[in-house]
Amino acid sequence: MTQRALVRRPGPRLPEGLVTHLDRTEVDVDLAVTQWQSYVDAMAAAGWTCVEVPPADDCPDAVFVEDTMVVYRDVAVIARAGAEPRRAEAVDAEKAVAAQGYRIEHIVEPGTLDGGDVLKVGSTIYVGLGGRTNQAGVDQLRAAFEPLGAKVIGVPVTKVLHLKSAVTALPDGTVIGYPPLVDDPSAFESFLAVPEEAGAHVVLLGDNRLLMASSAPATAELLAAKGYQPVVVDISEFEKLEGCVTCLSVRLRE
Ligand SMILES: NC(=O)NCCC[C@H](N)C(=O)O
Repeated sequence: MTQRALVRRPGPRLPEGLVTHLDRTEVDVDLAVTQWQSYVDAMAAAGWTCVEVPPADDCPDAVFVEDTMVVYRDVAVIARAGAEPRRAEAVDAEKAVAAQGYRIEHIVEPGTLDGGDVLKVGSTIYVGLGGRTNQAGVDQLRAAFEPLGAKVIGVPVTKVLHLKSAVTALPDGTVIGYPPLVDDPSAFESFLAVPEEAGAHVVLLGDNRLLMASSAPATAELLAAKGYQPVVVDISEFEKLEGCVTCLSVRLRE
């Protein structure tokens, strides 16, 4: 099956994106566009067909398209962003994923959920609670996905923006994280500590390839020593807005 991913080009208002745990620093939009293109090129080189959601130039954070939805099997749950200014992003993201053949469900009031809070490890779906996602959001996600065979588990997130700012998972299901930023490593069946904050973020490209940020060189080395192939991209301008490699795409098929 073709591997497809949704991406969304950054717009001119990117420097106004939200910051929660970081101090605001200046974002270079031209450099961000170049970095975004390199990210898309790296995915394409790994065999992914990147489908662009139309840009949302009035939404500074729209490039972080992962937050607009969660896909599992043939269902896309459209998120209701925990940050009110980001809610408009979901409109065209929904159209784009519906056009890819997904059945659509929605997180509705009083639920809030950001896709960045959702980590899928096989049929286990961890959802970070505490920042952008609330209990009603978790319950609604559970109602959408458990009939499809998933197990949805809420886990605490207090030290970073999203669950996937703290942890992601390797192809064998091992959850990786930078311990100072992980609320409860024991929430996961198997946990591996990595030496850098950005080292906690990997996008699985297939065939042991891991898309990673260049800000985590020691972790790339550690994972290479374990037999993985890091594919490294510089996403500095997105990191200034608390973005990481995961948040710049939605992978539709594994
Ligand atoms: N999934 C993600 O890691 N998304 C990053 C979102 C960053 C954006 N500035 C925000 O605060 O919503």
